[in-house]
Amino acid sequence: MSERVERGRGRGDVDDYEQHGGFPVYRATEDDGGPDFGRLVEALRTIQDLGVSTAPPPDVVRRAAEQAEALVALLEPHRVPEGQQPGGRSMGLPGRGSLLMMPWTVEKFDATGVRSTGVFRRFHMGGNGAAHGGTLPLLFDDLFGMITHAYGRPISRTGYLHVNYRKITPIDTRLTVEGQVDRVDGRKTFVSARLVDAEGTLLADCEALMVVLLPGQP
Ligand SMILES: CCCCC/C=C\C/C=C\C/C=C\C/C=C\CCCC(=O)SCCNC(=O)CCNC(=O)[C@H](O)C(C)(C)COP(=O)(O)OP(=O)(O)OC[C@H]1O[C@@H](n2cnc3c(N)ncnc32)[C@H](O)[C@@H]1OP(=O)(O)O
Repeated sequence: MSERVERGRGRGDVDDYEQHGGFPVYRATEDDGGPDFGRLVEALRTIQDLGVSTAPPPDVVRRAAEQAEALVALLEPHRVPEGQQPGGRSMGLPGRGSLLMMPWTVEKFDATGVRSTGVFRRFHMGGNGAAHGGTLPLLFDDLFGMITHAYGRPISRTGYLHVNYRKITPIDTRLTVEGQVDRVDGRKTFVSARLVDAEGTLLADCEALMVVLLPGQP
């Protein structure tokens, strides 16, 4: 892996962060959450699936609410500031262990582009078996963050993001998204990506502008 891409993965020297606008120091991690963190995140995702796909009787709802509240009480004392939690920084886990990001697996991460595969789950559904339209910009936006990192650009914010919805995006179906840097112009990085199914059918494509932050810019 080149030094440039290594830095993009967040393993560079702390001084690198002088060029990341006003972002807090934010390091990728492999195992800060311990051996059971991936299990916990996956169980929480399944609870999100079940929360929108079950119709339990009242006594089961009451017991589930009690257990959920007990879990909240267990975790509540362990809140930490942004950048110190394993969720969202665990590069070895689907969706980097984030509950917001798509729980997809990165297959390729280098300066020529990033590819990731996974499924939109039941809790991502909009209607009639299709992923909610708002989940696709999330998928693409996070991919573009990774693409600019892998390309060696400082942390950038999305200036615009244009999605073309070409076909219905099904849930519970393995899909692939892949994109790359198309052009760099000063602070501006122009990126694009495509979402396809297993047969290679184009479901959506997207192009966006990522703008490198100025010193101190949030
Ligand atoms: C988070 C880090 C995690 C790290 C974990 C470690 C490892 C993990 C690996 C990878 C991490 C992966 C992903 C996570 C990272 C990020 C992904 C998410 C990114 C986002 O989701 S971020 C949220 C949404 N995003 C915003 O919240 C932006 C709000 N906004 C602003 O903050 C300003 O708006 C800003 C800064 C964009 C620009 O403002 P500014 O004042 O600095 O600069 P200015 O306006 O001069 O623009 C400069 C040049 O861009 C052109 N330009 C700008 N906007 C344009 C537009 N819309 N259309 C056409 N051209 C545009 C101008 O025309 C000019 O071009 P020119 O120089 O040629 O005139």
